[in-house]
Amino acid sequence: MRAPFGARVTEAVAAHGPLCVGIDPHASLLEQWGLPVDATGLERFAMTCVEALAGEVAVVKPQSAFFEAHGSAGVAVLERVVAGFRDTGTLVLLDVKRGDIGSTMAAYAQAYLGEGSPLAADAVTISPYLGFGSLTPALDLAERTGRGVFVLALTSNKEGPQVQRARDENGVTVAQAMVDEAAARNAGASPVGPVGLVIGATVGATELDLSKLNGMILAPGFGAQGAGVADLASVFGPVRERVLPSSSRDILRHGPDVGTLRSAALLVRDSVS
Ligand SMILES: O=C(O)c1cc(=O)[nH]c(=O)n1[C@@H]1O[C@H](COP(=O)(O)O)[C@@H](O)[C@H]1O
Repeated sequence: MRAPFGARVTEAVAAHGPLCVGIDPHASLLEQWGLPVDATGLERFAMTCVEALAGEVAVVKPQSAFFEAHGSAGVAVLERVVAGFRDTGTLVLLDVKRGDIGSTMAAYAQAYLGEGSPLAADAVTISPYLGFGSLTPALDLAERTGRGVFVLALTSNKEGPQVQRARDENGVTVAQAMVDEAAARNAGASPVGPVGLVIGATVGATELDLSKLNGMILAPGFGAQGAGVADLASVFGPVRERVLPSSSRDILRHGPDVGTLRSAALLVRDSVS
């Protein structure tokens, strides 16, 4: 039985620093790496990432969409990526942003968090915008299997505030309500609970009270979307030490050479550690 996700991610960050490297095989990156834009190119790209990053960074975040775009052959590559990082000390956070009614959510949970599922990762991104309670099957299964979830709170895209910064009759933002729900699930866990949040490093003033979260925060938008080291301090302040800055394109553009790609990731890793 694996240790709880909170313990495993804390250990990985202590060993490697907090950087999360996104594995986003855009067609333009495959071309830039001199690879064909098909499932064979995808596999070469993905396995180069495994070779360059396994055991070097705390977390990697394969973006499922870029694998799904190649159909069943692409999903098979994603399975090999998940397997490639297993037992390397680098955790796999599968970026799928799933969210659905509870009964369907239970099936998504089984796919990404269930014991023995080919796509089961260490953690997964999920969307609470069908209501936080709809995520319960995923939260329950993650807890049972020692895995984690990262719930979207304030995303890095410019359209997010329409939903996420909307306020209820008491003036509480939707994002804060998600923070509070996550905090309730994590209460009492040590060193942190299994429910993380996603808050873009680009969002500026969050206006969130994160003091009771007791969980990790994934901060995408680092690198290609413009956020830098200074933003980590200004956006996250006192909870900075719980933040996993996440960068994809800005690191991946250094491939296809394994050594060069690894060095680029380590440079960013050291800049945020
Ligand atoms: O959940 C995410 O990872 C995510 C949330 C968010 O608010 N913004 C965001 O960009 N992401 C993901 O983070 C990655 C960003 O990639 P780069 O902009 O290339 O670093 C993409 O895979 C996005 O889907």
